[in-house]
Amino acid sequence: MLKLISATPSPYARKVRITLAEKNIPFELQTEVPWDSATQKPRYNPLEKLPVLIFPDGKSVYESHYILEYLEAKYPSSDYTPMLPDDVDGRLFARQVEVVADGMCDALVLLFVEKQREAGKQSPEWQARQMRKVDGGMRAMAEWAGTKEYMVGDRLGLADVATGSVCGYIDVRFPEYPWRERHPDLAKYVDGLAQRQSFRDTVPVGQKINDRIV
Ligand SMILES: N[C@@H](CCC(=O)N[C@@H](CS(=O)(=O)O)C(=O)NCC(=O)O)C(=O)O
Repeated sequence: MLKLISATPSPYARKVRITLAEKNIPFELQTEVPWDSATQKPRYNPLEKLPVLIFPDGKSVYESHYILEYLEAKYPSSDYTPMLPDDVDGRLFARQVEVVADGMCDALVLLFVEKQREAGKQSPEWQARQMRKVDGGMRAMAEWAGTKEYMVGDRLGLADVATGSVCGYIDVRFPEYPWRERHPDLAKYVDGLAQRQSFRDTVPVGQKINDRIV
């Protein structure tokens, strides 16, 4: 059986968990704290990051966007729910949305790590730079979502999974960030996605980090 190395707050891992669920692909969830030395990630990913999808023969794929591309390619839409539309422009747009969502996650992770530093070693300029990326990404996603139920076409797809995952991450790691007030239609769109079983089963929660990470 497939095994997924994941972490409870991880928006990247959540994309994969939602996609595997939507495709009805069974897998074993291996939950870790990515920052702790006990992690198994380095055995399967030279970049030492999760998520990592591990096959029964021990081979692995990593980087969430690549894992999703791999799943889309290896589990054909004839037998598994596709997460991308048929048309090239729709596919490219969905991937652009994922690029923005992942970039927001990258900025949010950098902000999270920065806030682990002693107060005297934190950089307000660096935090402001990351926050601008989150603000800009939110504006873009709000514009793309508009008042639609799904980002692309008339069914759930990659763009929705990526958008829902980054917004869910903000709610658990940065609850004070006012994205719902700033973008009420986006909040309605995300709350609509959150009703799906695959989203309900993967709601992010915090984690206890034992090791010092910076
Ligand atoms: N680009 C990667 C980013 C993955 C990532 O940063 N994962 C974090 C965990 S989490 O923030 O998603 O919970 C990690 O493993 N960090 C450990 C490290 O960076 O060494 C992806 O899309 O999979």
